[in-house]
Amino acid sequence: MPLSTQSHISVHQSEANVRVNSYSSPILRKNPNHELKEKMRTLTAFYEQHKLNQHGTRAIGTHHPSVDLLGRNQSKKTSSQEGEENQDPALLPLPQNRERTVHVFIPRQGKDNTRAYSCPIKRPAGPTVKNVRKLSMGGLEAAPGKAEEGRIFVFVRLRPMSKKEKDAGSRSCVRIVNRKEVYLTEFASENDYLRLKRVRGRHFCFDAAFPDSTDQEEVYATTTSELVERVLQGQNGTVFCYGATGAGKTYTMLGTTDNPGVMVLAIKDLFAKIRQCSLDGAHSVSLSYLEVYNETVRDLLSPGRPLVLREDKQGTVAAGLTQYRAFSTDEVMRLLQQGNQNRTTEPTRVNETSSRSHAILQVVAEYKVEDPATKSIITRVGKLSLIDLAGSERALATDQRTLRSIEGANINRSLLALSSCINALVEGKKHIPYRNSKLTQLLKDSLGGSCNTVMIANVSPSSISFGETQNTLHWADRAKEIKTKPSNINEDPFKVPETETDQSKLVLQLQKENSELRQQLMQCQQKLLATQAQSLACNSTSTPAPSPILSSQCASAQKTKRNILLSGTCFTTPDTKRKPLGDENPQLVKELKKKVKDLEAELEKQRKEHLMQLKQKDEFIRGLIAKKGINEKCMGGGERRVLTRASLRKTVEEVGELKSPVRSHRFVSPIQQQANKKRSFWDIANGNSPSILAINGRKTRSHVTAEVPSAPSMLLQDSVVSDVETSKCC
Ligand SMILES: Nc1ncnc2c1ncn2[C@@H]1O[C@H](COP(=O)(O)OP(=O)(O)OP(=O)(O)O)[C@@H](O)[C@H]1O
Repeated sequence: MPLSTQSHISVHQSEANVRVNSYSSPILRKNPNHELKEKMRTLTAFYEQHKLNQHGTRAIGTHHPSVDLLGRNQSKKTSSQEGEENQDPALLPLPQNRERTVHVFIPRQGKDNTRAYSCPIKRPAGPTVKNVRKLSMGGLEAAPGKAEEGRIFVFVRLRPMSKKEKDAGSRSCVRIVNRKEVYLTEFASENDYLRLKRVRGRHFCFDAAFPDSTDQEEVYATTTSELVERVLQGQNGTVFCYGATGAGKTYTMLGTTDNPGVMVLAIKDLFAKIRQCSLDGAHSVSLSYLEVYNETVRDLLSPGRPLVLREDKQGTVAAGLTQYRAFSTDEVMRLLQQGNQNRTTEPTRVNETSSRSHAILQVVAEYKVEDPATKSIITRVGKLSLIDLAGSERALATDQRTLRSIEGANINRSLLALSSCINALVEGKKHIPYRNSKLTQLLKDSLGGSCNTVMIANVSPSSISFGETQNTLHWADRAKEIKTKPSNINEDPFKVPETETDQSKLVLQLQKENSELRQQLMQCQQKLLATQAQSLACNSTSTPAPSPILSSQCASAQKTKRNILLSGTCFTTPDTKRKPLGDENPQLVKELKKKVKDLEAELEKQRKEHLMQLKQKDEFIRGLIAKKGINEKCMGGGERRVLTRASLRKTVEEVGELKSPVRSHRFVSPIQQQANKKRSFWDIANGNSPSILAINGRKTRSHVTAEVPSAPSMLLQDSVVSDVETSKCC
């Protein structure tokens, strides 16, 4: 029911009129301020008259209350008397247990057509609550039992003027008429002669507005009792207080021991009602209490580390938040008290006990009930969120000290994020910037989800706080236009069949479902194992070969990891977070690098030795060829012979046998020695190469090197190349 009830009043005086009146009375001539005030009163009365003529069908409210505030009705009336005088017929006592619908005609700005809004009014059940009007949460035109698009219900509560404000000479700038309409007047400073001619005011209309005399029970009964009933029907509900610092949010939500607030009254009511509703008293009430302080979420019932917000099917949840099961109202009260002690409050210049955080109390009610239509047992689950927001404030209004200003900045940031979300929701934007702050993340469900939401805007009457009050009323007015999704009923429609055959069928079906789910779970676990094994393998290949000392450590670590993986309970094991080995042991890395270098040097040495060996072989072959004229023999045969190692060996053997004293004890060919002995790398490295072995114990390296010809190597010859290649391959 978005009502465009906002009107802007700005009256400019007629200069001619002022002149005529200002000099008519000698008293006025003495006091120019008084004279101006008189003029303003006349003009305001004129304006009101004009407005009445324009709208014609105005049913309620006969004049702009700012006129009264300026002193036209000087009679000293208490606010309660005012309330009664301006009382809406809807608020008149009703006969017990009767419901009445009152049609209220509210003119729409700039439009001739008037529209009747029917508002069902119930007489409150409780004896303590008097003169209370209840609103239907499902939208005023919602048909019973039919889920319809809802909206946020917005209420305004005015607190009494504090002694401090009175002492400071502040005047009341807010006036509530008919428990619905709020008139806000801006007073120009008496010394501000330029603006003295102007009277400015704004008019708002809300679902209900509470004057400063309203007691806690009435506020609860009007704003939240219906919501508790909705929660017991299996829906979700949220109540949040919004307003400037010191406007009375905490008083409304928590209250005092003598005057308990909405939180306490709602829990009492919930316990009383759930006992009546639940089948055989089978119910459970659990609660959690958290605060958002400086953009961190903290558990108020078991303080510790900051909590992380996660999105799941149920909406945004704080992971690890303690849920306490409460069995009685007293227990809840105790928990609430405990939570409040942990809540961050600090004195500021405006409020002695200013809440520096947003506090969220969530109560989940679950109970079993028999469905009257089907006679089956159903479980209903409803969630009620009660939120006391931190106050919006000006930096100067609080403190300039660092911590306070940081807190203030964070509070303002989250409230700004809240207003951005309200704006986006009202404008029907696709993207709602919930993620801009923790508060809006937590309120996501309440603002844009399927939830029954109530906003209580708290305002101060003081003219000193005019800016803050105007701001609060502006956002409250905007919030009225937010459309919420139809509320889901969180009902477990599980029905137990009556006949035995049906029951066994159901058991079979459930067993099948169960095994399918188990299979799915196994597959998921296998996939997870495979991925983790892959990542493990990658890690192990990227790390250098472990030292024997470390290998045992790694083995044990891997074993642990495997155990964790097999258990399938942990996705991020401590091992996955472990640093690479190098980070842990830089000494080991150094050692390993040195080893690698040494090995590379060794390899290079070996390569050189092999090259030398090849050269020696070349030399030897060359010598043989020269001596025995193998070349002529090969070429002279008319066919190109391919020399193989075997053929060469044979030739060498033949040569040795025939011509050279190879077999004699005087001289042993180094090549034969080499052939007989399988040389190791170390033989070469230590200078045990046959090529450098001295005959009769003398070193002949100089001899060998001196004999190395400068001519192209024999390996370049076709016949020898293949041989060498074969030997290389070998
Ligand atoms: N309706 C009321 N009747 C009587 N006293 C009230 C009422 N509302 C507020 N107060 C008093 O006004 C003072 C400030 O109220 P409260 O602490 O609730 O403000 P607040 O909006 O929660 O401020 P903050 O945002 O700084 O926490 C308190 O001393 C409180 O007792």
